[in-house]
Amino acid sequence: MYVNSSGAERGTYSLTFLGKKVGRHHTVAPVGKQRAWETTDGSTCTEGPLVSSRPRGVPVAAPVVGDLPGSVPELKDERPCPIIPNTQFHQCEDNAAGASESQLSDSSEADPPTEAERSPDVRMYIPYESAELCITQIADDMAAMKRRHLEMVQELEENLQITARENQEWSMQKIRSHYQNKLNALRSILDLYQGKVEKKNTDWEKRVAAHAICSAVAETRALLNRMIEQNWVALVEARDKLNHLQMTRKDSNDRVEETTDQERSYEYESSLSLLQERVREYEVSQMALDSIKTGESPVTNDCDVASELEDILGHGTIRTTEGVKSVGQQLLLMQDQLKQIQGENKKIIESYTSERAMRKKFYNMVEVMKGKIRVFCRIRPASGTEAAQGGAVVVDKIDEYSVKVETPRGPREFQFDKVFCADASQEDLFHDTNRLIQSAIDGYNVCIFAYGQTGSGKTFTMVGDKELKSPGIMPRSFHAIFDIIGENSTKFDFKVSAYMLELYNDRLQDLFVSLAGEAHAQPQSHGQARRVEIKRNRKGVVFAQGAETKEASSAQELYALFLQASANRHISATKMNVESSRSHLIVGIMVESRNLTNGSVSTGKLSLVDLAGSERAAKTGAKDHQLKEANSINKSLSALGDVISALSAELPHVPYRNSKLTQVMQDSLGGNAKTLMIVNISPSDCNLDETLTSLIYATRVKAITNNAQKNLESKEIAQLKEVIRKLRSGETVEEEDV
Ligand SMILES: Nc1ncnc2c1ncn2[C@@H]1O[C@H](COP(=O)(O)OP(=O)(O)OP(=O)(O)O)[C@@H](O)[C@H]1O
Repeated sequence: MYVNSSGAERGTYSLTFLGKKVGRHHTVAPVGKQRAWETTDGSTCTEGPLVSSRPRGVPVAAPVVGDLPGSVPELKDERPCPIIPNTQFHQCEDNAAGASESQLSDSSEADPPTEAERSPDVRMYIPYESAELCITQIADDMAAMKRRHLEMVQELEENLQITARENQEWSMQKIRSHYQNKLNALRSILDLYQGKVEKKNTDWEKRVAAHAICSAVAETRALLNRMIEQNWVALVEARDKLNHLQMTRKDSNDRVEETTDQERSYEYESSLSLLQERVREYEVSQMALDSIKTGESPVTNDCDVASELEDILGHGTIRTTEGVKSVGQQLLLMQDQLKQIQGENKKIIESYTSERAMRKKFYNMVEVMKGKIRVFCRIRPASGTEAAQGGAVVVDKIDEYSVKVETPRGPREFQFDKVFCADASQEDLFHDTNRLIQSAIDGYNVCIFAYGQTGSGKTFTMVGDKELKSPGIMPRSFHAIFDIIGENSTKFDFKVSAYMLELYNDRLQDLFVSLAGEAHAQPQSHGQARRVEIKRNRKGVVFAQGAETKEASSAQELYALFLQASANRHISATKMNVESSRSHLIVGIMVESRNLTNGSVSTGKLSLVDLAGSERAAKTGAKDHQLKEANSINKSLSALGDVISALSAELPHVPYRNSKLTQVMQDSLGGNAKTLMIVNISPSDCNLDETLTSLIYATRVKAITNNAQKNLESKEIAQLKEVIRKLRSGETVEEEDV
């Protein structure tokens, strides 16, 4: 062994390996003399003379320190000992070996070091056997250290688990109390709103009563008009009769009847006065009614008429025109009030509707805080075929949160976190989805999936149209991820990777594995390239074992990977959809972010799932292998339905294992993910049954509670995990790693 003696010519040195002291070295220093050093087992080794002093004829390994404790190994040959890497001498600070050192230093003092010995590149020889002994010793020590290391790692791993559990419980408690507080705050807001709405309702009732009065006024007005009309008709009739009677009398006078019938004359006079009286009555009534209607004072010179009018209209109405005016004015006032009340009613209805929407919004917020799955409903426009068939539109959006379906048994209303009607754009939909992308980057497990019958618009929602004019949630998410990453690049270090799978005929297929040449092969031939299995990690997060994961450093790269994978997807034309998905598409995007300030690492996963649609063979016209595909799709969706039913009914057993689809979705339904379901429906009556089924399932999904947790590790935990990973894979672990 040769070592560099620069800077340490004399004194005691310790021999260290990986920071552990394995021996102690006593410098003898002078040229031609030997140096001695102790190994950890107490034996002493001697060194040969300096290389540079060899020409001076000093024997290479003649032991001169025979009185040192332990046996001094003899030098058998003069070969230089092998180099021990990482072995250094350090000046020892303790003086425990003072005695032997002073013995040796005597001779050194007598014989000062030569120039060559002082030179920094002087090399020293250690006898081969001593070195061999040391190496064995070091090797043993290393083995012991490695054992200890492994024990430590195991201990650390256990501690890590305990700490993680404690951390989890602690943070769970914290999160729970945080959310409890938020929940309480929201509840009080809700109560406040409830109070407001009740107050408004009371007001509303009062207004309705006022409205009833006004309606009565309106009715009275109509009645008055009718009365005027009837009175006028009666007046005209009475006048006609009077005229007729007077004419008849005139005629008989003209004929100069010889005999005057006293009786007839009397009869005539009484009829005449009766008719005249009636006409007068009608005329007075007409004046009274007109004055009520117009609010104008009736003008008459006839005292009798005036007194009659007074009787009808009230005392003083004739003499003080104010009185009559007041009747008309009151009427006009009431009309104004009616208008005002009608305006207020409109406003109240508007504010009631907006408060109702607000209440639903808060309710949804509380539900999301409780961990309930969010559900959006999207109504697609009527398709060309549906329009050609002349089918009626039976689905309508009532407000932002409600959808109404006309069924033969009457209308049915469904409530969701948001309802998008046919004219809602892809941007509108994504706008409400964006927050979930941020959550995935923050370290949450997020799942967005589209559900609905075949041809209802799931692929349009998730992927977009073929011409890329209206990109869907997937391409928009890719951009959103990298936009958020770009905004935070000074604070975090990000790594994005993705896997893309399809579940075809209950077989998981890695879409990154090219199926070129197999595109038209029979279904059985698919999936042979690589076996992909669904597993769950300790936190319950689902991952695809065996699936290829590719890294992407930009949205464009991620989209290119997506296009590459999509080319391998199973799609074919059916009667219901020219490009019907024959498989469930599962895109998993993992985002690892390392906080540059505190070193903590979070790992989020965004799962984007475009399910195949349920279909009826009679409607889609599926035959042969398409029929097999349809059966497989329906079977997996039925298993999904069973899981949804079990979870919403809070049954103790949830049949996740019944299908690969439910295994893939396990963490998204009743698991630890933040989940958003988009239920796609057709507006047409020809799909009424399927629409109702989809909406009923979606309502059940709304009742499922998830327990979303952030996948965050402190710097220390992340480092220890890295050490464990290195040790497991046989990589060397540096001292500073631990
Ligand atoms: N909101 C929408 N606006 C315009 N067109 C739409 C909308 N939703 C769906 N479509 C159109 O309707 C047709 C069927 O949609 P899509 O392929 O997305 O249905 P799907 O539910 O994925 O069907 P499948 O389950 O058979 O794959 C497509 O031509 C699509 O472009």
